[in-house]
Amino acid sequence: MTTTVLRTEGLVVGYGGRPVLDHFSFDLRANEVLCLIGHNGAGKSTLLKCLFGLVPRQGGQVYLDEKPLNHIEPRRLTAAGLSLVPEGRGVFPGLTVAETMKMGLWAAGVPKDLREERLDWVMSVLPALHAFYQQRAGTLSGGQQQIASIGRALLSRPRCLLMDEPSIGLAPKLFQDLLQPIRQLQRDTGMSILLVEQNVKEALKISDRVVVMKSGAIIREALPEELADNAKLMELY
Ligand SMILES: Nc1ncnc2c1ncn2[C@@H]1O[C@H](COP(=O)(O)OP(=O)(O)OP(=O)(O)O)[C@@H](O)[C@H]1O
Repeated sequence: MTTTVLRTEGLVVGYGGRPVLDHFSFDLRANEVLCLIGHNGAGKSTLLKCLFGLVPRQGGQVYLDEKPLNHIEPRRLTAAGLSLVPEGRGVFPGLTVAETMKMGLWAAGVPKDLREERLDWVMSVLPALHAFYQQRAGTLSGGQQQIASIGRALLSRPRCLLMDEPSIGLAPKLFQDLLQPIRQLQRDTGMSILLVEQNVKEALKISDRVVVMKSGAIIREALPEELADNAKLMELY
């Protein structure tokens, strides 16, 4: 039986009274990487933001572990095992990575006596962090900033990770270097990942299932291998 971690039913979300997602239903299953692709403006980021409580929903329901979420709020969701890697890296340029992590541990509500161990764990998942740990985020390359952003998101030891376009500004090889440790972690722990990506070719390499969105609706669900052929992908864009 398939276990659903996150599910929406008839979700309505928008801005200024105009819905972007109108009766949107989808599910993220346990132990999968679900890749969400689609045109600019299709509503992918809006979905992620709503799932993490950053944009309010106007209608419909969100279920976590098949239980309806009445109050969708970041702190509560973090405590329940969700974490977000926001679009645009989500690091403060003036803070060092060490300071960012310190703040992240506090924000994730990690008890004081567990913080050192938690940090060691994140560093073991993303050893590349060591090389620029004392540098200010603003002085880092795009790839390093993205590693720091993912590291921060892992501080809560999430069982469900929402990632909004982690590849932006990265060369394909760098993107794979970044995603492979996360895929490994996902396989080792059975974590679920909802990955929003424009870099479809690279994202499909680490995905188990793909959902294609257009104008706020799902127009196709497929396995990555079904979309490996470029022509098939083009038909959807
Ligand atoms: N804060 C906002 N206020 C008003 N409209 C917004 C806001 N954020 C997004 N939108 C609009 O909502 C629609 C969906 O945007 P969204 O960012 O969710 O799409 P997306 O699929 O993630 O696209 P992209 O890949 O370009 O990020 C777009 O028409 C966008 O202009």
